[in-house]
Amino acid sequence: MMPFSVREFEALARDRLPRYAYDFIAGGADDEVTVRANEQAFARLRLLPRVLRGQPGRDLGTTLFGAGITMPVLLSPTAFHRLADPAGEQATARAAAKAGTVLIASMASTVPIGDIATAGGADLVLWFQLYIQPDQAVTDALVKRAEDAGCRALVVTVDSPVLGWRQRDHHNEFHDLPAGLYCENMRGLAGDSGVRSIAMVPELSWEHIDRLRQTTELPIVLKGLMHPADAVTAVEHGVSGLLVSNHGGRQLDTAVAAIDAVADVAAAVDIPVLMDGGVRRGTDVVKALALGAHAVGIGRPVLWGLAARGEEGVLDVLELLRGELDRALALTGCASVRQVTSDLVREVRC
Ligand SMILES: Cc1cc2nc3c(=O)[nH]c(=O)nc-3n(C[C@H](O)[C@H](O)[C@H](O)COP(=O)(O)O)c2cc1C
Ligand SMILES: CCCCC(=O)C(=O)O
Repeated sequence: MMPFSVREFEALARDRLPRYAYDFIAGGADDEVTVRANEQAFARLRLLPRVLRGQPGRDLGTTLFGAGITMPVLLSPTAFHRLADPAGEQATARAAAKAGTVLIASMASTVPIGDIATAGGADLVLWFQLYIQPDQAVTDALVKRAEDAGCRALVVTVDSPVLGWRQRDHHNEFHDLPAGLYCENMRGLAGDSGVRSIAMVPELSWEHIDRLRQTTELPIVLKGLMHPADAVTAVEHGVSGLLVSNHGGRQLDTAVAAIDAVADVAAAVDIPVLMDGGVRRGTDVVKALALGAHAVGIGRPVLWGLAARGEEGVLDVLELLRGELDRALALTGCASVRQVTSDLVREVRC
C-alpha cells in the first residue's frame, strides 16, 4: 500500500519494526498525556480561511540564520536512526538534502556527525543537537566535532535535566542499543561506556549556556523551552533561536501541548521561534506559523518514513507535508508562508 499521509506511514512502520523499537519511537513519559495532547491541541485549533485572493502559486521558502530552506519544516533531532533502517542517519541526511530543509542531527546518532554531513553533501543544512555533558572537555569535543562537520547551528536540549520515565522501554527492557549500534558521536571521548553513554545533567543552568556561548561562534538554539519568562532570559544570554518543545511528550508528562506554548513565547522575543510536537499535517504547519512560529520540526514522522522505506520514505514524508502545506496555504488564501497571520486560527472546545 502506498501511504498518503504521515499516519499511514506510521502504520507501515509499526508493521516493520520490532516491538521494542516501535515503542521506543512512539512512546513518551509516564501516562503519555502530553504525547496525545500535542496532536489533540492541533485538532482544537481551527482555520478561518480567506477567499478570492487570486494567486497563481505559493512560495513555501524561508530562511534561518542566513540559510535558505525550501519549506518551514525541519527534521527535529531523534536518536538512533539505525534502529529504523540500516543506513540510519545517512539515509535521513540524503532525504533532507533532497528536500532542501534543515536536518538537526541528534547527538545520540548511530552514524558519526562527520559521516552524516558527508552523506548529505553540500546541499544539506545541518545543525547539531547537543546535550551538555558533565565533563566540559567532552562538551567541547562534541562542539568541535559538529563544527568540523560543517554544522551551522547548535541546538541545546534544555528539557532533560533527568530522563523522563519511559514506561514502554522499561516493559520491553530496552536499555541498551542492539549489538552493532553505537552512540557514534561519543566514541573515544572521556567516559564513553560504549552504549548510551550520554549523560543528563541535573545541574544544567544558564551558566552552562554562557560558557557554551563563549566556546563557539555558531548560533545557539535552545530546545525544550516552553515558558515565556525563560524565552526572555534566553535572549539576555545571547541565544539566537528557540525551539518550543516538550520533547514529543517524552520528558515532563502533562506538560502543555507544544503548540499551546508557542504564541506567548513568540510574543516575548524577537529571535526566530521554532516549535515541534504533534505536527502531522500541512494544516498543522499553517497553525504554528499563524501563532508566531518561524518553522516547525517533525520527530516521529521522519522515523516512520525511515522505517517504512529508508531514504525514500523520509523524502516521501517530507514531500507529503510539502504538498499538504502548499494546499493548506492555497485554501487559506495565502501566497506565501509570510502571509500566514494570526487571524487565520480560532480555538474551539472539542
Ligand atoms: C525516538 C525519538 C528520539 C528522540 N531523540 C531526541 C534526541 O536525541 N535529542 C532531542 O533533543 N530530542 C529528541 N527527541 C525529541 C524530538 O526532537 C522532538 O522534540 C519530538 O519528537 C517532536 O515531537 P513529534 O515526534 O510529535 O514530532 C526524540 C524523539 C523521539 C520520538
Ligand atoms: C540518551 C538519548 C536520549 C534520546 C532522547 O532524547 C529521547 O529518546 O527522547
